[in-house]
Amino acid sequence: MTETRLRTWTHSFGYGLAALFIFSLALQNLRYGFYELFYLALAMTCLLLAGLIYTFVCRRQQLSAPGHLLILAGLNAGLVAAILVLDSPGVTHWAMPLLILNLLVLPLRQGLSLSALLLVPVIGAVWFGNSAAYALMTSMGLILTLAVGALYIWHYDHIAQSAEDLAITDPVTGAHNSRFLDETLQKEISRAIATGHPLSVINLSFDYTDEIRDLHGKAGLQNLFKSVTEHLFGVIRAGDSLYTLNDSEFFLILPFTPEEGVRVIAERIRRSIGEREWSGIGRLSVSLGCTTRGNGDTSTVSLRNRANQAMHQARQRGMDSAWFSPGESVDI
Ligand SMILES: Nc1nc2c(ncn2[C@@H]2O[C@H](COP(=O)(O)OP(=O)(O)OP(=O)(O)O)[C@@H](O)[C@H]2O)c(=O)[nH]1
Repeated sequence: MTETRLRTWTHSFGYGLAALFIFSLALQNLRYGFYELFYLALAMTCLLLAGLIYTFVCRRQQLSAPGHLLILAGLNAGLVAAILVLDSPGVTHWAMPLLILNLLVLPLRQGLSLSALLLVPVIGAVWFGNSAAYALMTSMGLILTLAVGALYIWHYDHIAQSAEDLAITDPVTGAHNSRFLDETLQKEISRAIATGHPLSVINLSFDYTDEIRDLHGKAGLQNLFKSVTEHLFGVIRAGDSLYTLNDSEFFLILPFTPEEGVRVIAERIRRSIGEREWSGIGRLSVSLGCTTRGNGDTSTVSLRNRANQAMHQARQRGMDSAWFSPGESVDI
């Protein structure tokens, strides 16, 4: 299930459950003749149902739907106004489902801020005109509800972030994996089309990979791969990104880099790798295939294929070299 769908379900569930709870309070108050509280609960139920409908209407932009903040701010403000005006101590308990809903629906900081704004007047009202024991118990209950809810949401956000990092990062090297490459490359192509800036890519491969694996084993090759990744992170500039394709191949995306630039950086990478003594391995040479986006290149496939073919060209021409293949240009 995607993050957007998961949020659509949890938001709907939260709004729906809170609407049921507040509506049952409305019916109870109607039964006992507390008409002001009945109307308050009815208005809150309507706002909660509006939240439910809004969730479904914005189900494709759930992560950035701004209307939730307005709806929840309205609910919180309504409750605070009622607590201040109605002088009914039982209303303070209605804050509990709102605290949970704020945290469930809004981003953590927004949810916490709104909940704090709700808690201050609610706790103030509880201490005003009630016994200290009752006020203490209610205040602690509300604070505990907020703290546990916030802790749980923080924990969830943390796990979700770690899972996302794991999904796009190569566990051996810490570089991005190929799954993330197409996504980023497509974004960079769109950006280059929109801004007119040059975009270049490099496909880098170790020479003599089979011999290295035979001599030093899979572990030796993995260690070398990890060291080369660290080395590459030190050579490329901020804004460039590095991806691992398999245990001996890398892909680099170089935004704002023209043909002359990619030739310079490819040569710099080739030389810096070739000149170094690699621990446990000795000398290493690499072949690099480079290309720059032409105005006919609108998809990731053409750029990736061309860089790969250029890398094979470099290999065929004796390895330890870089080969540049020009981009596809069409008359506009
Ligand atoms: N994307 C990218 N391009 C590079 C990098 N290093 C050099 N280049 C390209 O090569 C060109 C010449 O680079 P240099 O020889 O370092 O000259 P420079 O004048 O110091 O380059 P700047 O970094 O632009 O100041 C740059 O303008 C870039 O287009 C790099 O790490 N990443």
